[in-house]
Amino acid sequence: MDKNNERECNEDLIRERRKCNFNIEELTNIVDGGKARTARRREIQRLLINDPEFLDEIPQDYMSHEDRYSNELRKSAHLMQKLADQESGHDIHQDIGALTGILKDGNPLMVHLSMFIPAILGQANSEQQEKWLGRSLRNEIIGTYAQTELGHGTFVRGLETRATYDPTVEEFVLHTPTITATKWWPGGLGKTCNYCVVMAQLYTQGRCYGPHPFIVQLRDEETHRSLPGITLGEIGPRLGLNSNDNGFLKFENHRIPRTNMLMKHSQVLKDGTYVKPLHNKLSYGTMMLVRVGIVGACSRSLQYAVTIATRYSAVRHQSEIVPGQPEPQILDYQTQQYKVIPQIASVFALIFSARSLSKIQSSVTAKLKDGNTDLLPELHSLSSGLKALSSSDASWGVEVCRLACGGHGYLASSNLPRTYTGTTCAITYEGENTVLLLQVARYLIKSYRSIGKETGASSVSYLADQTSLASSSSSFSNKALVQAFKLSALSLVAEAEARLQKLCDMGQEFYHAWNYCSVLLLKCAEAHTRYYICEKYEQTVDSLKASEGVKNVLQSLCRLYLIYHITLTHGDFLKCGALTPRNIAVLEGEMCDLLAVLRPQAVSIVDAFDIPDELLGSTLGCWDGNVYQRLYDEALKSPLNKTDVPDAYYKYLLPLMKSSL
Ligand SMILES: CCCCCCC/C=C/C(=O)SCCNC(=O)CCNC(=O)[C@H](O)C(C)(C)COP(=O)(O)OP(=O)(O)OC[C@H]1O[C@@H](n2cnc3c(N)ncnc32)[C@H](O)[C@@H]1OP(=O)(O)O
Ligand SMILES: Cc1cc2nc3c(=O)[nH]c(=O)nc-3n(C[C@H](O)[C@H](O)[C@H](O)COP(=O)(O)OP(=O)(O)OC[C@H]3O[C@@H](n4cnc5c(N)ncnc54)[C@H](O)[C@@H]3O)c2cc1C
Repeated sequence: MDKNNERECNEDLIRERRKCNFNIEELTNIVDGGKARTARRREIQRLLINDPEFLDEIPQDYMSHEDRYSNELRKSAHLMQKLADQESGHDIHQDIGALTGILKDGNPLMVHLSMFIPAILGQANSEQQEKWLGRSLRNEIIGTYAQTELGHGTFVRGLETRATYDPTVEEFVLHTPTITATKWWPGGLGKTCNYCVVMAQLYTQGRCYGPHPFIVQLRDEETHRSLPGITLGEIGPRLGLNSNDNGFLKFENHRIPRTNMLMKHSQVLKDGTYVKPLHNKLSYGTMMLVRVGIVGACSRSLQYAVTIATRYSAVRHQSEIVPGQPEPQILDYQTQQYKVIPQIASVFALIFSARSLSKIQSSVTAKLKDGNTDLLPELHSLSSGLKALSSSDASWGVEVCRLACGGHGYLASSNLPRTYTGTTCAITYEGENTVLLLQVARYLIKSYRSIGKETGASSVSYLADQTSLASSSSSFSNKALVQAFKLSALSLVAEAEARLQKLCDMGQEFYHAWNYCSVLLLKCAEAHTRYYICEKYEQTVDSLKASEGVKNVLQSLCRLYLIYHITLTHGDFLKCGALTPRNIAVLEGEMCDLLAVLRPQAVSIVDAFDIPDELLGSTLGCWDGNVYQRLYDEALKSPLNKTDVPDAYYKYLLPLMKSSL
C-alpha cells in the first residue's frame, strides 16, 4: 500500500490524516526508542513482509490442529534461518518487537528464544555455556523451560519432580513420582524440542535443597524420538496460541550427568556436597527476565488493538448525534472516544515503564556480576508488579478495543480475538498476576516496616515520606497528580500494615493475618505499581526533547492517563484525602475535554505506531480503511462457501425438514 496515494484511501481517513498537527515520524522514533531503531525495525519488517514463505495458504482458522502447528513451525523455522542469514548480524532479543505479527498464534520456537536460551545464559557456568549456548543459538538444539507441573505452577517450592544425586556414578536421577508431578504447559515441549531446562527438587546427601535448573536431552538428535525413560506429548487445544505445542513430560528414573545441573549460582560437587548460591532466589532468574520482556510485549499487543479500533472508528458511521443529520463517524461519540483514546494513552505508559524497568534490570545484572545482590528484591518486586499491571491493562485494553468495533470486532478476520487470546495468557503465565502482586505487597510491607534503614531501593523510598499524608494539593499539574498517586499508594500501604499489625496484636499468626488482609494488600500493590507507571510517564514526557507538536500530544496523553486512572479508583484518592469530591468532579470534566482535544489526532497517533497491514492482519484496521470490501473478501474464503449447498444439508437438515411429511 502506497501511503502517499490518497486516491486508494477511504475519505474519512484522508480527512483524519489531514488534521494531524504533529510530526508522525518523530513520534514513531519515540515509540521505537530512536531513529536507528525505527530504521532497523523497518528493515526487518520489509524482509519479512516481502517473503512469500510467510504467507498462509488458507486462513489459520480453517486449518486442522496439526496443520496449524505444522504451518507455524514451517514459518518459525524459516524466520530463524532468515535472521541467521542476515549479513548485518542480529540480536534476536533486541529485535523481537519487529517480529510481532509475522507469526500469528503462538510460535513453537518462542520459549526456545525467550526462556531456554536466557536460562542457559543466566544459569549455566562458562563450561556449560561453551557446551550448549552456541548450539542453541545456532538452533542445532531446540529447548524449552519446563517448570510447571499438573499439580503446581504458582508454588515453585511445591514442585514434585526430583533430581537425586548419585555420587557413585556422578549422575542425577530425574523422576516424576506422581501424576501431579507431570510437567505440563511448557511451550514447544510436545513435539518441537529435543532439550529442555527442567526445574526439579535437588536431593543430595539425603537432603532436599529446593528447586534447581537442570538441562536435559529429551529426544534423539538424529531421529527426534523421545529417549528411554522420557514420556512426552502435547496437552491439547487452548483458548488461544493453538499453533504452539504446549506439552507434558514425565521421567522414569532418567539419568543425566552431574554436569547437567546448571551451576552458575549453586553447585553439587562430585562427592555430593552442595554449594549454595549468593542469593537463594537466583535460580528464579529466568522468570524475572521474562517478566521484564512481557511489559514491552503487552505494549505491542495494545498498539495492534488500538490501531485497529481507532481506524475502524474513523471509518464506521452509525446512528445520529444531531437528529436528521448524516450518520457520524463513531469516533465522534464521546463514549467511543472514552473506549479508544485512553488505550492509546496506555500504550505510551507501558512503553516508558518497560524502558525504565529494562534499565534497572541491566544495572542489577551488572551488580550481580560483581556478587552484589542488594537490589534483587527491588527488581523482583518491580518486575512482578509491572508484569501484572501491563498484562491486565493490555488484556482489558484489547478487549475494550474489540468491543469498540461492535459485531465486526468478534470476527476472526478483525484480528482482535487472536490479539486478545495472545495477550490474556500473560495474566497467567510467568507468575499468575494475583500471586505476583502479593509478592509486591510483601516487599512493600517489609519496606514500610524498615523505614529508616538504608536499602538503596528507590522505588519504595517514598514510603518514608509520612509528611505527604497530611498535605493535599490544590494544584492540578501533572506532577501534582502524580503526587496524588503517591499519596494514595502510601496511604494504602499504611492502612494494610496497620490492619496486619492489629490482627497480630489480637493474637493471630502473621500468615493468617496476611491472608485475611490480602484483598487490601492486592490494592496496595496495584496502587504502588500504578504510581510507578504514572511517575515514569510524567518524567519521560517532561524531559523529552521533542518538537512542540509531539510534546503537546504526549503531554495530553499523559494527562489523560493520569486522570483516567484517578477516576477508575477515585475512592482511594478520596479516602486518603489526596483529592476532594470537588477535585474529582473537575478532573472528570477535564478528562472529557482531553478526549475532545485528542480525538482529531487519534488516527495520526496510531499511524505513528507504524504497523504494516501485512503484520496487523486485520480487515478493520487496514491503513486504507477499505473495511467493507475486505470483510466481504475474507468471508468468501470460508470453506463453507465452496459450494452453494453443503453436504451437511443432505445428511442432517433435509431428513429433519422432510421428517414430518
Ligand atoms: C516475552 C514473552 C515471552 C512469553 C513466553 C512465556 C511462556 C511462559 C512461561 C512460564 O510460564 S514459565 C513458569 C513461570 N512460573 C512462575 O512464574 C511461577 C510463579 N511463582 C514464583 O515465582 C514463586 O513461587 C513465588 C510466587 C515468587 C514465591 O516463591 P517462594 O515460595 O520461593 O518465595 P516466598 O516464600 O514467597 O518468598 C521468599 C522470599 O523470596 C523472595 N523472592 C521470590 N522470588 C524472587 C526472585 N525472583 N528474586 C528475588 N527474590 C525473590 C520473596 O520476595 C521473599 O523475600 P522476603 O520477603 O523473604 O525477603
Ligand atoms: C499459555 C501458557 C503458556 C505457558 N508456558 C509455560 C512454559 O513454557 N513453561 C512452564 O513451566 N509453564 C508454563 N505455563 C504455566 C504457567 O506458568 C502457570 O500456569 C502459571 O504460573 C500459573 O500457575 P497455575 O496454573 O498453577 O495456577 P494456580 O496457582 O493454580 O492458580 C489458580 C488460582 O489460585 C490462585 N492462587 C494460587 N496461589 C495463590 C496464593 N499464594 N495466594 C493467592 N492466590 C493464589 C491464583 O491467583 C489463581 O486465581 C504456561 C501457561 C500458559 C497459560
